[in-house]
Amino acid sequence: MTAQRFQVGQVAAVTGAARGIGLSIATRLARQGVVSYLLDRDATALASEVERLRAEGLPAHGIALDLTDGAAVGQAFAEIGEAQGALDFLVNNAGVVRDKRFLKMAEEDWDLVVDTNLRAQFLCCKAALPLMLERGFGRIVNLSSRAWLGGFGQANYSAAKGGVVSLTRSLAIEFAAKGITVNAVAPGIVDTPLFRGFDTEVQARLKETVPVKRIGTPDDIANAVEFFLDPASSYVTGQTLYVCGGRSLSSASV
Ligand SMILES: NC(=O)C1=CN([C@@H]2O[C@H](COP(=O)(O)OP(=O)(O)OC[C@H]3O[C@@H](n4cnc5c(N)ncnc54)[C@H](O)[C@@H]3O)[C@@H](O)[C@H]2O)C=CC1
Ligand SMILES: CC(C)c1ccc(C(=O)O)c(O)c1O
Repeated sequence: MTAQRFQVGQVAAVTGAARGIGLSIATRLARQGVVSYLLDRDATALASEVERLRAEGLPAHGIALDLTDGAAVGQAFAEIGEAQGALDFLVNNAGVVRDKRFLKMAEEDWDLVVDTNLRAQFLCCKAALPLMLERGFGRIVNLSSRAWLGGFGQANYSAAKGGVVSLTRSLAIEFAAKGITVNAVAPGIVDTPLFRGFDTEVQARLKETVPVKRIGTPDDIANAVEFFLDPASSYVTGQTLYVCGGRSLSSASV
């Protein structure tokens, strides 16, 4: 049972919401009456999840797009603005990883990971902020990762996720006086298709390094995102909350 924190009819956009952490966040918001737009490039998974939510009577909509395409992102937020006249919440969640050590990393690996994890957040913030500024209210939560601290060996992913922390702090300052907060959540290891895409041997080694001796669930991360969207956190901006079972405290590597 989810506690009711939001006003029915508030509007949210959640990126990368066809599965994993994004789906958990969008489901929670929709269950509280928030009109939830799920944005994802996987049109098939997206359609089936949106249909499932709507079958529960929940206010969910899907927009299939590639979030690294600026024109497509602009069009998606224009569609939300036209249909709802407002946007209260943006959760920049979509992310990818290409499992490569630095000397094996091709330019394409760098570009894909940085474009998806960082540039897409820039594009979505840029398209969403005018809708928030119109009403002087907005909550943005960006998904970073504990991995930005290092010790994971994937320089493209870590650099992009560090960029997310920096983008979050910069936007928080720039829009602090306009009723808009911008915060980040940095998960550790979470049981989603992204994590399950690693070799089982790497998964096992990573799990060993979690101080609380379990890996995270999408719900653990959704709890933190919800905190930043909640009216109770209106005095919190520019912060990064680690949700990683203590893994940010250790220097353990893979
Ligand atoms: N699972 C984990 O252990 C961790 C995840 N994170 C971060 O949490 C966020 C969510 O991760 P997961 O749910 O695990 O990932 P996931 O791979 O299970 O889901 C990501 C979703 O994003 C979508 N997506 C990817 N690129 C896209 C693009 N260009 N355009 C539109 N949609 C796109 C995918 O289709 C997918 O539905 C990511 O930013 C990830 O980096 C951070 C730390 C740990
Ligand atoms: C599954 C993703 C790529 C991942 C894996 C491991 C860590 C970690 O070492 O904490 C992360 O933070 C991740 O985002």
